Amino acid sequence: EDTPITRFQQYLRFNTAHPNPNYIAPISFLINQAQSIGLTAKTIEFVSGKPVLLLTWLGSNPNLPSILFNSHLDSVPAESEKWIHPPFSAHKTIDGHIYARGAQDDKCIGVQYLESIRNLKSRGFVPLRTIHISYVPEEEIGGFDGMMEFAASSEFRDLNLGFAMDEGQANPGDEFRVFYADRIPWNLVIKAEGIPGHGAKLYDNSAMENLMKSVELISKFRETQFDFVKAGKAANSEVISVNPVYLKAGTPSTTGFVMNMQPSEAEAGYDLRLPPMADPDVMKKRIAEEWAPSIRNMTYTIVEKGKLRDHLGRPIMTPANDSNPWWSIFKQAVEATGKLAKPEILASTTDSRFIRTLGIPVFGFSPMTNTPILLHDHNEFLKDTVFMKGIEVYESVISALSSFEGLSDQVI
Ligand code: MET
Ligand SMILES: [Zn+2]
Ligand SMILES: [Zn+2]
Repeated sequence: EDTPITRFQQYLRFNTAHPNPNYIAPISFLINQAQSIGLTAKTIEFVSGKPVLLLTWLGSNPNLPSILFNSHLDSVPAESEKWIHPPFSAHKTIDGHIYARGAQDDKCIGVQYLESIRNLKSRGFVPLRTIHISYVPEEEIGGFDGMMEFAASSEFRDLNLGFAMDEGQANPGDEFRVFYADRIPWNLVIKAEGIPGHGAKLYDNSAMENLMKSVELISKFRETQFDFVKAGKAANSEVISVNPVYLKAGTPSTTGFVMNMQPSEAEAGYDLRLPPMADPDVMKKRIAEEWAPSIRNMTYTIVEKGKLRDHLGRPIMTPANDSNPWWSIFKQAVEATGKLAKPEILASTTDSRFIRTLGIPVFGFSPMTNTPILLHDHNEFLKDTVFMKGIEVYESVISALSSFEGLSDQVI
């Protein structure tokens, strides 16, 4: 059997999970698919072993700025034994749930782009603008060897993009969600040093005590942010999130840890996400003065995994209103097939930040309604009917965007 669903399952069966994603096999699968529908394919290795695949459907007026549909090849790891079906089996249940790591994030859109083009071509549709589809590596570990390199390349500049689309997120409700900005991740590591001592001794200024004070302060801050969300004053993606992701301390022994020593060093790692309008300097001041103050023998490092502001100091976001003609076209195209939710900031982070930074408008969109949000979770799945509906949505979106003639007084 060779159907859109079986092709989706085939793509899901490649083990593209970090830390050793297989990029070769899915790329050769995608190239085969592309050739079967008459798209040209080009593989570019900006970083050795980390290929970018670019597919192209030439428009009837290739001088107009083109449009790009992006997705990433890689996936986050999966704890196999905690899944009800193996994460790279793409098992389909009787009621149509297809289980796989990547089913929602984001192999669905990677295949839907192709299936919708297959259908448009079979109906004789001819795009006015050139359409590109990119498949990039390394998104889940920051995109630095993937989209960041691609976006900085002459190959990317030569695409002459007017507009791009990238992944979004599922909705348990019945509206399609669309995202006009991403939150930006900071990796924060705080370290405490202190006086070591006997496990039985009560004293001030141990590393653990110094670290725990900070952990409590950070939890309080997290709570105040979360309270805004719980009170309905802000969306999850509009506040600053800070979540502990690791703790490291103790004196190792052959059986685990030495229990009667208080260690001289302790550290904690946090995933922080800042919405584009957040003030980075205020955050840095809080970290330096409250969360990792030198007066409590603490140090810290912040790794910023993206920019909050453009070169003019404005928060990086794509206008999702009538001032942006791409918005109007996108909105109408989606609404021809279903309901569109109010545009949102994405709580997580995608490669679209590298494209927005160049001043190119990007919307995040993964057409999944009535679907629980399972990205990075166990038992990630997508229902066959939802997947098929997504193809129909992209037919509408791709045909509308690629037919946009532009405004007479502007080159868009
Ligand atoms: C750290 S860059 C983004 C990686 C991934 N998409 C996330 O949101 O966590
Ligand atoms: Zn993703
Ligand atoms: Zn992800």
